Amino acid sequence: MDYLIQHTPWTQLPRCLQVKDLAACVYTRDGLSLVTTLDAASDAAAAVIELHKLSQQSLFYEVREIPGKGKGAVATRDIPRGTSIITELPLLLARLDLFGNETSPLPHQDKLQHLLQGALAQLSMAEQQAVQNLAIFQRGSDTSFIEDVLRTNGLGVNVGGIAHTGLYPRISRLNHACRPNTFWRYSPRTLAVEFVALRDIAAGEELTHSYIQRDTVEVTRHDLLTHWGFNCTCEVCSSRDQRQALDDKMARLKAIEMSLSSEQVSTEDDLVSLADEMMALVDGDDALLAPRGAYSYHLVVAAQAAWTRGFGGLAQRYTEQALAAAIVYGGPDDEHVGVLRQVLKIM
Ligand SMILES: C[S@@+](CC[C@H](N)C(=O)[O-])C[C@H]1O[C@@H](n2cnc3c(N)ncnc32)[C@H](O)[C@@H]1O
Repeated sequence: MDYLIQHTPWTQLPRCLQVKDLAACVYTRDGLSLVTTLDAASDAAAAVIELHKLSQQSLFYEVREIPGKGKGAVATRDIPRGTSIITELPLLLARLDLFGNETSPLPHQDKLQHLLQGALAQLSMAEQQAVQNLAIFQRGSDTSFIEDVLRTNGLGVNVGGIAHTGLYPRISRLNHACRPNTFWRYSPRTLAVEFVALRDIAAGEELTHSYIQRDTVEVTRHDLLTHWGFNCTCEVCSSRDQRQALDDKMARLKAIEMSLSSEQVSTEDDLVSLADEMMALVDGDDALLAPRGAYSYHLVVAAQAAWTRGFGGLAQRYTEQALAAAIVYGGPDDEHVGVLRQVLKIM
């Protein structure tokens, strides 16, 4: 054990099982358990070695009972737009492709449960208690408590470039809204998730984020019900007019993206006018249209359209704007930030 502590970042012997074609192990150290493969664990190790106490109670909100939603986070003071509300490190990370999908559990479900339960058991009693207290939407008899907790509360993050689900217990208290007032960004370097105010928030308002990445209102409602177990009652889901208006905007956005990648647009003026319309569509407060990252993504779409038509100056301007947006919405460690910096260098 001494050798392990001196020569690896892990304080417990990794315990491994073959799941599908992957050798998946439980790696644990100082308040973090990972269920993953060696490549992702090696990448996380760098972050784990640097683990500093980033996770602290936020001074900006308190957790309260919210009628019809279980617990939720309520602002205790006015929070200006752009304020960093809370930064938290994960307690548990698990590689996503080890999981089955919601309708067809895996044949090796028992192995996954064994690994997840091992990962939980290797945390301290206080940490295990924090996990036990989280909300849980029970799916059925095939999944264990810890898998259901992960599915109800996990955030999608990349470890070593591989998709994982991460459990961040404090942040887990934020409920969903279709027009949320916060967004989150993730650092693959520190594994931390940071929540930021998307607009000015008044004391007493509930803090929310969007659980869904851009999709139609019907798909969103279906996913919220089947994955998180609740009926979406926000104004977009409830009002037929708002639903229709949002779906129309979504359809227009897709049509603009198609036009920008087709031969139809040939002059610089036409391209700028379409790109302006596209950016106005994703600049509203509808999270279904503009989840985090959407601003940067759409500016890249505009930049690519300009570049392929030989409008170099315009392409550079959109790429610079895309980089600025990627830093705001993804954070400085976001993978797209590095890519966009490289693109600008060779432009
Ligand atoms: C990540 S947790 C959010 C915090 C949770 N309310 C709690 O008590 O810890 C997700 C669960 O919260 C509830 N929830 C989240 N957003 C909701 C909403 N807009 N309306 C109703 N319930 C919601 C659902 O039960 C969902 O499965």
